[in-house]
Amino acid sequence: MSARAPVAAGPGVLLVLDGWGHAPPAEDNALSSARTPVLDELLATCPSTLADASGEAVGLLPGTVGNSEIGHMVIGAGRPLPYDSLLVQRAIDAGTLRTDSRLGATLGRTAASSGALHLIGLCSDGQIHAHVEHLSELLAAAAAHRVDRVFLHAITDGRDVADGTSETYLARVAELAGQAGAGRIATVVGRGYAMDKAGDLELTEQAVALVADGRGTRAGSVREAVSASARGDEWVPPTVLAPAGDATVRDGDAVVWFNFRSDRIQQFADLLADRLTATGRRVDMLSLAQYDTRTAIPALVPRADASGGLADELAAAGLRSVRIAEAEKFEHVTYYVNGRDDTVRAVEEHVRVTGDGKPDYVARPGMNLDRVTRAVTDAVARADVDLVVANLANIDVVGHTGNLAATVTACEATDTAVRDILDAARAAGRWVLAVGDHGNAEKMTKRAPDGGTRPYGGHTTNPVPLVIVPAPGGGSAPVLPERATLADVAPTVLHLLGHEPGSVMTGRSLL
Ligand SMILES: O=C(O)[C@@H](CO)OP(=O)(O)O
Ligand SMILES: [Mn+2]
Ligand SMILES: [Mn+2]
Repeated sequence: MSARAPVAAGPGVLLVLDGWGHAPPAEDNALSSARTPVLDELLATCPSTLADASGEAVGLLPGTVGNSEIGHMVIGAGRPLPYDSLLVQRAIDAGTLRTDSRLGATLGRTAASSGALHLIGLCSDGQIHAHVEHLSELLAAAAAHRVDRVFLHAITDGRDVADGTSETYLARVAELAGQAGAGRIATVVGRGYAMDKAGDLELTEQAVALVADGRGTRAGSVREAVSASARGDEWVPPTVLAPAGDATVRDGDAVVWFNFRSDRIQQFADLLADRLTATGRRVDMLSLAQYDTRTAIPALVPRADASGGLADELAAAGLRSVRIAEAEKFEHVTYYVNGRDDTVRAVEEHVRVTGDGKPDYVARPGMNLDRVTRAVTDAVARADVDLVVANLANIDVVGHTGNLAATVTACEATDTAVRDILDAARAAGRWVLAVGDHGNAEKMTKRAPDGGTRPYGGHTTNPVPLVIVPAPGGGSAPVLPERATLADVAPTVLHLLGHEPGSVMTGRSLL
């Protein structure tokens, strides 16, 4: 058994500051540009370290930016987990994706009935939701099975990659199709429509009508389609590329979704399946990785087992936790921290903080932080709650707008919220462990494929701060190791609660 530092075990707070990355002060660093006296003082006076939150340390391909799903999963699991993008890449490297028997059967059936294959997904190399290069395997498989009509329904990004780059990525899609000898871009739509996660079904319906029935603006070229957006790549209006001909989905066709991440594509997948069923079109559907859709879609690459993490350990020990976040990050502190498991354990309470009206993150960088903070301080004050797990979304969500001034305001609002939470924790005799889940706001520009520097709202590969505020009277402050990873969070939290790490956790307690 490892030698453990004696800590005064007791109740605490695990606070995830979403998108809180570390980078040297710079003009394009929203965190260093913001006035954050509380976070500054915490980092100067409390035990802290930097935790790796990207690449291999969490279960991603080397050099890949972290994201909220893998970040929260690893925080909960106490070990790196091979993420869906890594598993897809392994299948590609092993040659098993293009030869997958289920894919083969679907393509064989489609070819035999002279049906079309529709490939739908995000076209960029942001590697959070999808990777455009994965298409080459699917296109090669389609060509090998002699599926003559292969239609690409391209979703443009501008969020995980610099805005204004979608034409470059769509040129790459066309190149991949040319190399494979199969496929042409039939429709184009921005991720704002096709990957809505706020439950705005009207947006998703427009993407469904585009793909299923060819309803949208008509354009003669990708450039014409993309330049019709007044709000960047994310909001390219649903557009039919006329040169591709009739690409509507017909009875007997097949659809393969090539996003590997589920959360933002599942609403589209569900609504498209509904529309096809309602109109009597039988269509085989497959997805690259497993989706959390209402109706199950067979996945070409299965997901990793993420069980045995913090939630299971808390349940086994009978420790009560309250999970709090606003809508954007609610499933991260519940479903993902719990290892992609939607069971609400008997000792768990889930609080989803809702707001008024449609979110406008630039106009309201405070989002619903006041309500989140109130929910957190209420839970912190409860004597029956052992652990409060909360996510403060602003730094990441506002960071995604790429708007530096709004993101600075989001950082300042978060700083004030942390102050209130620390005050409440102190009054309740709790420790607080604050950590980022991946970088974002510490780097608000990026070099684009054309060599220029553009505003950038996406994630980074930077490490994240991890700081422990000991409970009042909890003895001398520990010194943390110089470097940590997100896998160390759950073992450290369990240690602070007076428990051993779980048997499947390879992360270590930092104390
Ligand atoms: O908003 C999202 O879908 C991604 C970025 O594309 O961010 P996060 O991983 O923080 O959810
Ligand atoms: Mn996040
Ligand atoms: Mn994000």
